[in-house]
Amino acid sequence: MSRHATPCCKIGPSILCADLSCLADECQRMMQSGADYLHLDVMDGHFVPNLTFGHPIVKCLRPKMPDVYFDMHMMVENPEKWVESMSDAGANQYTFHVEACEDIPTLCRKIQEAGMRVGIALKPGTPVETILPYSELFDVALVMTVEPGFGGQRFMEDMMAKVQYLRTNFPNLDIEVDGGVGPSTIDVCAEAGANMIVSGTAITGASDPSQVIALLRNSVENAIQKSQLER
Ligand SMILES: O=C(CO)[C@H](O)[C@H](O)COP(=O)(O)O
Ligand SMILES: [Fe+2]
Repeated sequence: MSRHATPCCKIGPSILCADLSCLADECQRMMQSGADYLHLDVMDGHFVPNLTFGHPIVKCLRPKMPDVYFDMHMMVENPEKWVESMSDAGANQYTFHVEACEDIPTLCRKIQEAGMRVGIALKPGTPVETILPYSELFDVALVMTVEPGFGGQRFMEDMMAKVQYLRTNFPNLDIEVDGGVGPSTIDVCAEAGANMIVSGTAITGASDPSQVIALLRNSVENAIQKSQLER
């Protein structure tokens, strides 16, 4: 039986470029602006040339927002190392990079057994075929639309071929896009079939984040409705 339910639109701001000195307030601000979940970028300085934070910060955030869905984007080497700590800290989704993992089935099972949803991420240079053998083992496919490591980069439209391929072959899969997604790039993501939308600077840097979130949601919901009429 498939593990995937009919996908719906979910908007997950990335707080990577927010003011991290008031992280909890920024997270609350995103949720109050209409976000569905938070996308938390973990970088280890090895898998990507940048550093952010790890499970101790997630553990501090969790009691301040008990019901918020935390999607951990693990841009780390040895992703299997942090599964238990992230689960204990209160993470809901553990999205690891396929390029960083030697034994994908074992890691997927470990994440699931730890009570989290399984996300599998692809860097721009990684072919979509890499993840196909594991389609029954993950809940979310994350198609990176920039090279991971930094916020505020330019959206790579040629990644939409991966999204289209996944949507065609897995109509009920949660497909997430991340990197350079905002009002000017959302329509191509939505039309390609992405339903989980990560957006960082376009939301956190906006004077009215709720307006940006509403615009992103509108684009995705319209595309989902259109595709359902065509089925
Ligand atoms: O994973 C990431 C970078 O590696 C971030 O989630 C992403 O870049 C979000 O920020 P922006 O929307 O500004 O690109
Ligand atoms: Fe991310």
